Amino acid sequence: MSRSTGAVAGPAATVTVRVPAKVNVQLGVGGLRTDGFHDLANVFFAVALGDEVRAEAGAPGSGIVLTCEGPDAALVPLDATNLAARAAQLLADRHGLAPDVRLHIAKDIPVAGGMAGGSADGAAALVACDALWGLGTPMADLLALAAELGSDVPFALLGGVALGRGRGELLTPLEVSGSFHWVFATADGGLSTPAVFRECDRLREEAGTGSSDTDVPTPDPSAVLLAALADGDPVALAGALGNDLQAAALSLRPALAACLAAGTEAGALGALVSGSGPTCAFLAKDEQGAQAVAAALIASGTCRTARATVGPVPGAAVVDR
Ligand SMILES: C[C@@](CO)(OP(=O)(O)O)[C@H](O)COP(=O)(O)OP(=O)(O)OC[C@H]1O[C@@H](n2ccc(N)nc2=O)[C@H](O)[C@@H]1O
Ligand SMILES: Nc1ncnc2c1ncn2[C@@H]1O[C@H](COP(=O)(O)OP(=O)(O)O)[C@@H](O)[C@H]1O
Repeated sequence: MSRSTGAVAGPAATVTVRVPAKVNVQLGVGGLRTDGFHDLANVFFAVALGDEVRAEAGAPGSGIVLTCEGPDAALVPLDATNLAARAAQLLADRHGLAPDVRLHIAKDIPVAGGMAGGSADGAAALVACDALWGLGTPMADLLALAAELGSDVPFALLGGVALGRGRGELLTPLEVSGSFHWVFATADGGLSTPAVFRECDRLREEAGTGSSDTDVPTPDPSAVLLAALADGDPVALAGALGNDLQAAALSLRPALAACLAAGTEAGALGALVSGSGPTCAFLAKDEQGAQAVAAALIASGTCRTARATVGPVPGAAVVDR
């Protein structure tokens, strides 16, 4: 892969990067591997709802200083565990640099919502620091660093629509025609990704199918779903949406069923839990349909809020420097 990240030669004083959230239009989950991960057939879809990460040069010796604004800012850790801080540290370490940088996250992606907001900020920080420090790191190297940070981070660099194999980090871009209109209904309180994978394993054990990677076949992408994306056909895509973590998310958060039902009753073509949840995603016929579903969901009282958006959109990219 040789796509540039938008970085130009020479360091900059301030760099702002925009990065998308994702919905998984298919999330096929294989068995539990011995390393604690699950093999996936993960069809990522980047949407216009996103965060911005601004990187500014810090004084020598100041280290990584993190700030965050937005409705969920209080839920975002501002220490070294933040994925944006981890990304800056990783990139600096690889280049033998001191990570003296102020990172400001303008957060619009729901926290712990199954939309990969932390991963998005990690990807954005990689691109922002790369430009700030004038490194010009090739995309292939950024993708490898991203995979060290987390399974969802490489996709936030790539954007568009892509199939993630392995634990989700091995990406193949997918062909898509036109745009698809989505509604995202956020919930009060997040769900922990490891807890949802554990619940998926528990439900499989309870059903008697076994949960290890020797019991569960490695999932494959749905041919119908790939054709619907390539054809730009929202009705066909709605019929092919699938999430193997949905039963686990619903088991941990039964109230999500009412939200899914409310969006479907309001005319959504399809409804599913986004990734590990608890955000619910609804596919609409067009922009007007998405606005109507969002309004009905808000009126239903089954979610914290609901927002219409569109995709696919590109991955993390410099918007200002
Ligand atoms: C479920 C998905 C679907 O895209 O996204 P979210 O809903 O969290 O946004 C991802 O697989 C989340 O990826 P990400 O959030 O990057 O997870 P990681 O940091 O790599 O892993 C956190 C933990 O999740 C579990 N995990 C993650 C990925 C995977 N393929 N199998 C797993 O079992 C493991 O318990 C792991 O320790
Ligand atoms: N930049 C960040 N933004 C949000 N959460 C972060 C960030 N960095 C680390 N985290 C941690 O990651 C957890 C998962 O958050 P997030 O990535 O938003 O959700 P999900 O994994 O469901 O997509 C949060 O609860 C938080 O503790």
